[in-house]
Amino acid sequence: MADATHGDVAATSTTKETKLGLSALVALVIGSMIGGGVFSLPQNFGSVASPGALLIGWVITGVGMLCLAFIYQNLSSRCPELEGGVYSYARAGFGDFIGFQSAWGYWFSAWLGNVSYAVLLFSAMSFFIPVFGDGNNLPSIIGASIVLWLVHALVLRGVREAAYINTILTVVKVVILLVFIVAVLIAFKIGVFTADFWGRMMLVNGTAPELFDQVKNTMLVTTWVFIGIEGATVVSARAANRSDIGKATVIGLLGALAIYVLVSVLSMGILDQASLAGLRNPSMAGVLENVVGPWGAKFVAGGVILSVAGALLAWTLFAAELPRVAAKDGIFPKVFAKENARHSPSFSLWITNGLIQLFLILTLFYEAGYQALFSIATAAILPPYLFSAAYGLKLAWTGERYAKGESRTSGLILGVIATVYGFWLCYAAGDSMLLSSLLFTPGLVVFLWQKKQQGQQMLKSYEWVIAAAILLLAAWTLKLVVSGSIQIT
Ligand SMILES: NC(=[NH2+])NCCC[C@H](N)C(=O)O
Repeated sequence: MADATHGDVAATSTTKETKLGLSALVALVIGSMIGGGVFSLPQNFGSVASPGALLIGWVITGVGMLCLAFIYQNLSSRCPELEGGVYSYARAGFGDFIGFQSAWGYWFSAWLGNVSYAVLLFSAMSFFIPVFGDGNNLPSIIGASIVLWLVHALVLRGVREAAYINTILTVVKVVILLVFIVAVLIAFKIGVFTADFWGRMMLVNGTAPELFDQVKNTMLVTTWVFIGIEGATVVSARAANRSDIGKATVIGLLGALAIYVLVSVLSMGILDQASLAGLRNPSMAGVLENVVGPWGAKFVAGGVILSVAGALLAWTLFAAELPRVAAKDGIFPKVFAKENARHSPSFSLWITNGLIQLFLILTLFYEAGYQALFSIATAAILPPYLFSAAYGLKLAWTGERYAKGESRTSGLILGVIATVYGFWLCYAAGDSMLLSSLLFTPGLVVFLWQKKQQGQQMLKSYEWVIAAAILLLAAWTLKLVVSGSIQIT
């Protein structure tokens, strides 16, 4: 017993030194934001949007995400005690049930995203070892499971080493992306880019898709690549300087936006939309191969392997950290707060990675691809984004947490734009949003169980309405899945 206490004290003093400075936080934001998504942008956009629609999609995303980033910056300085970030804002604004479901959705998104990472990782590996195919066959799933438990072991050893490795990988991936951008910039052909600028010649089931639908269909992809924008607030407890959290978010966002726009827009001046749509992912490989020859594909695939490995590590940390903080706040079951001697949230980590393992096996079974997986992971995070934006709006509206006489105009404008953007994303996510309602249903059960344990009122009246809406939506979605109107692969 005495020994255990001693070990604890020693571990605490090491964690104290892990407080992160500005550049480490920027690396953390970029590192968690730029993961695997960017490497598949050419195909993902080519299959749904023309160059014109893509540019409009990026403008909407740029404005929306910037507002969201400012909201997070604002919330983190106005509500320094809300250490859980995303979900604690939703909870502070709209009560325990919405707070819990936000934590639940965020957690689901984090680990489901890791399942999609595993598929992408092995799809990239197949550029070197063809047996891995599209990353969701048997050899890939076996490989992915091994990687999963290696990362698990690494994180159990202590969070600090993990964050440090990720910083190095962040530098490496940014360099690889810059090389790509320079190469496609030199080879860019304006004629290819403008040939079918609005997608009038592109036919889906015999008709050219409306511009509105093209733009709408870029939204899941543009959102997926920006997930992680809230990263600095999730790890807010680790910042040496509270004011750095906001700065890191904004710097990271603008840098990532520039990279995403350049990668996706320039690719449309290399190959036409139909050819881009036909590339296999990670499709940046096919684009670079077209410019510099076969080594280009291997170069990109190598980049994907490093980048996704780093992001997998970062998201394993986030995925385990969130339930731990939520449990400390009394919103997730208490066991999630358990830590090992090295202050890793060990129970949370075991459960999370266990679920990833389970879904890897399901992936094999359903032959679910990278895109299907990341689409659901993206939809699951939309409610937490929406409710934290709405909390920013609520504070500016009521003046709560604002100093006397302080102007609320900018807070109101940011809040309105980010909230409208949040609703728009939920709408644009379409089928994937419906599928994610299936994930919120087990959340309801856990929440009720937890409230019962704590001997508290289960649901307030307005929460009953939301719970009923979730159940109805889930039932309707199930019906659509069974009738074949929604396909998971
Ligand atoms: N494992 C996750 N939940 N990842 C979510 C982040 C996705 C990241 N923005 C990317 O482009 O790859």
